Amino acid sequence: MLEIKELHKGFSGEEILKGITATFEQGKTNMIIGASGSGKSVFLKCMLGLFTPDQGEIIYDGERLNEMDEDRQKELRMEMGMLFQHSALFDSMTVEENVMFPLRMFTKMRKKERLEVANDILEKVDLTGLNQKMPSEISGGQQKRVALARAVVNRPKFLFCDEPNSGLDPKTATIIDNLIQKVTHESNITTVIISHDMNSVLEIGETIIFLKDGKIVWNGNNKKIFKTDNEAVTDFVYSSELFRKVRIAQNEGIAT
Ligand SMILES: Nc1ncnc2c1ncn2[C@@H]1O[C@H](COP(=O)(O)OP(=O)(O)OP(=O)(O)O)[C@@H](O)[C@H]1O
Repeated sequence: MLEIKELHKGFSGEEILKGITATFEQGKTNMIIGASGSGKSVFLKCMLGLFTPDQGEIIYDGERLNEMDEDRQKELRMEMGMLFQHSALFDSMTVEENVMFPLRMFTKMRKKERLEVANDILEKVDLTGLNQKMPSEISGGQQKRVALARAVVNRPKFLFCDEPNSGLDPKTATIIDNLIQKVTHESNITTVIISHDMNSVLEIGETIIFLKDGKIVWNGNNKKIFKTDNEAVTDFVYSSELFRKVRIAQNEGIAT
């Protein structure tokens, strides 16, 4: 579990995060949504320890980030997996080498064991048989799956995903969402996902916080989001054609 208490962060006198309090639950896909510029990335960077908050607490499984010494922070980094907008694979490494990379860096596993673990995870993300391909030889969706496999190969306790679906077609995006959810449930990971993608919100928004101007103006989940009359949320959500249609269907009693 990851808890955030009264988090503030600003730059050059301008306050960007204005007192955020939130809980990201273990074994769930927890989403952060909000318009461009609302502070999602700054929030994520604070959680990752890339920005030092001006005030407030970030608590990983009961341990305060700001009270951890350097060694503990390094250990914590090994307990984190990350999946970014661009898959950020190593172009000169095969799929298999990409996935094994964190094991080579952070564990003492022998090659045979690394291979077994990598093959196991490649199977989970449906990439069996692509081990020897180079990133340039596979599709964008497959690259994203390799990146996800690499992000979770170390069995992280926490998984951070920043716009994991950007650049993917809706069908491939749904496959990635479902895989993120599957590994989150199976390995009981605390997963935090920043997303603009309303389909993702609908698919895997098990908990959702909505940020506006650096504050949480709504929290709930993918069921409750259709029922809120919070104007900031409805403006954002119903800018999506799909969600407008779902709302109309709900009003007409076709969908629940
Ligand atoms: N390093 C920085 N120095 C100064 N200002 C920053 C810095 N990083 C972000 N900001 C400002 O913080 C505000 C929030 O930015 P942030 O990137 O968190 O928004 P976002 O919600 O992630 O937007 P998007 O969805 O477009 O990525 C913006 O006004 C931005 O200019």
